[in-house]
Amino acid sequence: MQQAQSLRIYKFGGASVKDAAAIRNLSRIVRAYGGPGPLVVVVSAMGKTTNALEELYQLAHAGQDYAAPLARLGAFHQAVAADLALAADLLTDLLTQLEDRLATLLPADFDRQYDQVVSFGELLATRIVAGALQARWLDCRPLIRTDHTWREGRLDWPTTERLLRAALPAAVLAEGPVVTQGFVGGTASGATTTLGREGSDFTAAILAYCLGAGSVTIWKDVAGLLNADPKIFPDTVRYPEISYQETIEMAYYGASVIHPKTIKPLAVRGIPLLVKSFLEPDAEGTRIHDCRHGLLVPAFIRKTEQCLVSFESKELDFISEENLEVIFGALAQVRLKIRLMQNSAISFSVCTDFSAYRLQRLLELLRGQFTIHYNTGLELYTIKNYDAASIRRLTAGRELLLEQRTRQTFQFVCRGGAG
Ligand SMILES: Nc1ncnc2c1ncn2[C@@H]1O[C@H](COP(=O)(O)OP(=O)(O)O)[C@@H](O)[C@H]1O
Ligand SMILES: N[C@@H](CC(=O)OP(=O)(O)O)C(=O)O
Repeated sequence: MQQAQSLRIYKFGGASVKDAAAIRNLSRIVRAYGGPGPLVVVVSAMGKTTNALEELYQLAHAGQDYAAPLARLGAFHQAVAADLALAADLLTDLLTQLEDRLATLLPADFDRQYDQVVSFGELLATRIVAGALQARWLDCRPLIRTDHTWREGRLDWPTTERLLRAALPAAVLAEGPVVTQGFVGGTASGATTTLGREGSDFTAAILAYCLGAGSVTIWKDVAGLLNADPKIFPDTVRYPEISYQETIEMAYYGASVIHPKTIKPLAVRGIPLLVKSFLEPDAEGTRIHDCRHGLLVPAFIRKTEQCLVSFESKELDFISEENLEVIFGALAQVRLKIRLMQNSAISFSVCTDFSAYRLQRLLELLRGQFTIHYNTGLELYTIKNYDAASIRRLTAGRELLLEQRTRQTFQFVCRGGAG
């Protein structure tokens, strides 16, 4: 029990393992801060490897030539391994498996095969990081048990907890750091699943929850959780500490620094989440935990690639509960996530993440019953803990297509690229 209390989970995302220098920096951080006590290191794919694998997969699935990007991906990982003086054959089996997967794709089952291919980013990265740390490499696919919801596997928590505890008892954790993959899991029949893009933070939370960790630290390229994305908004402010509740809401509205599913398992077991900078590891960062604080400075969140879809009953009937049931059912069926919704007498509008494929399927399902209009290329802005000045600042010069406010949150949809 004492052992479990002191377990730390460290999560390193793509930016912190983007090349050999970044992995050397990771090793320094693990040596300087990762002990004493047991440590599990969760690692994402290197840099933008997941995007590269998605592109590679699309080419292969469409029957197009993918030899050059596959060779580039293999050469990049081999070069990093060589730079770190790791064994020449460290990645051979994984690269051969990836090649075989791509060569044997079937025309059907796009999402299932996506998971089998795209998961190689994390497998390759963890082999390299485990080599650099001289740590134990753990394949988490037989342990993080999900259902068959490809690309967004839903967790079987009791089984995952049982499997993880059996695979990583205190005696094994006491032998030294364990390195494992973020973002991936597996079904009972042994197929690989993924947990949704940017899902490695969630993996860190799963491990912490199941193994009873004392803390999770996610190492990022920012000073901590800020009131906005510094790549988009100037003059950001760091929150030294913030509650689980506030963080869950920020992540839900689209603050991409933390995957939205990360917080709940940690909150349930009271495990603090530390957001720290791998560029300034000594700096304080942000502590997300069960705390009370006064009103926070307004947080600004932007979600791009949004789509506004409006449904009108063909007979100019009022939008009824029966109509809404049909619309919600279809949205769930095509897996379009609702970000904002509004209804008027004869029309109902939703703002969702844009996907040409999913939108097309929605239109096919509903256009018999509704007249449907949609706008793409939109942005959804959210201000949490807003005041008049923050609303003025964000809305100035923008044409708002839809707006909504509650006591704490102001949201609007506008055309993209307005600056
Ligand atoms: N509120 C916020 N606070 C800090 N960073 C944010 C925030 N919202 C968005 N970001 C962005 O999140 C990035 C870090 O997250 P991400 O790129 O997913 O990291 P990783 O790939 O290492 O997990 C930052 O570089 C920053 O641009
Ligand atoms: N590699 C996956 C999972 C992930 O979480 O990555 P990162 O930690 O770099 O956001 C992705 O890009 O979606």
